[in-house]
Amino acid sequence: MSGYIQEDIDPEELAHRSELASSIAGSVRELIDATVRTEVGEADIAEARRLIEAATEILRKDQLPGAYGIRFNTDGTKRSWGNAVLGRRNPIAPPIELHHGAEFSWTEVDLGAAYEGPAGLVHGGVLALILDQLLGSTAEFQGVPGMTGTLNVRYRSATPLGRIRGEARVDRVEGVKTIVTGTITRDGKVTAEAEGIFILPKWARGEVSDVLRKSVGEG
Ligand SMILES: CCCCCCCC(=O)SCCNC(=O)CCNC(=O)[C@H](O)C(C)(C)COP(=O)(O)OP(=O)(O)OC[C@H]1O[C@@H](n2cnc3c(N)ncnc32)[C@H](O)[C@@H]1OP(=O)(O)O
Repeated sequence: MSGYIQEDIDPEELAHRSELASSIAGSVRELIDATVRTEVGEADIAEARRLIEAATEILRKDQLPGAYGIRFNTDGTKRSWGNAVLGRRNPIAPPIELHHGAEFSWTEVDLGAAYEGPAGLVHGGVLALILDQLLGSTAEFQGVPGMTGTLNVRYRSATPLGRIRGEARVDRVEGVKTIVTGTITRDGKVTAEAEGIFILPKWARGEVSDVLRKSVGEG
C-alpha cells in the first residue's frame, strides 16, 4: 500500500523537525482563527492577503509531490504529520494530542471559532472527526488496528465551543473487527457518544499489519 514510508530520521533531528512542523502549523492555525474573527477593513484585508500569498510562495519553493503519508522510523515511531485530526504539520487539525492508558485513551482540546456549527456550538462533523480518530487510534494502540468500517455517533446534547474531553476504550475484538466505544464531554457532561467498528482490511492482513502493529506511537 503506497503512502506508508520507511524513513529513518535521527531522534534529535526528528525532534527538531517536529518542533518546526508544530510551530508553523500553530501560526497558520492562529491565522485561521484570526481570519474567522476579523473585523478589519478592506485595506487591511488586502495587506494581509499580500503577506499570506508571499508566505505561501516561500513554502511552495520546496514541496512534497503529494500528501505526507505515514512515515516510520525502524524503531516503529510513526509520523502522521499530515493527518486531518492530529497531524503536526496540519493547521486544519485541531490538533488533538492522544494519551493512551492501559484501559482507555483520552484527549483534551480547545475548539475555537474555526470549529463552529450551530451558533457558539461545535460542528457535529468535527466531533465525529475527532471521535473517528480517537476510537481508531485506541484500537491501534491496543494492537488491533483497522480502518473505520462504521462509526455511529449519538449527539446527546449540544457541545459549546471551548475545551472538550474525548475518551475511548476497546469494547471487544471479533476476528479482524475491533469494536471501540467513546464519549465527548464538555464541563463534565457527556454530549456525544460513539461506537466504531474498525476493520483490518484484506490488503493489510499480511506484512503491512506487522508494520502497523509494530508502530509505537506518534513521533
Ligand atoms: C490508524 C488509526 C487511525 C484510524 C482513524 C482514521 C480512520 C479513518 O479515517 S479510516 C478512513 C475511512 N474508512 C475507509 O476508508 C474504509 C473504506 N472501506 C474499506 O476499506 C473496506 O470496506 C473495509 C476495510 C472497511 C472492509 O473491507 P474488507 O477488508 O474487504 O473486509 P471483509 O473481509 O469484507 O469483511 C471483514 C468483516 O468486516 C465486516 N464489514 C465489512 N465492511 C464493514 C463495514 N463497513 N462496517 C461494519 N462491518 C463491516 C464484514 O461483514 C466481515 O465481518 P465478519 O468477519 O463477521 O464476517
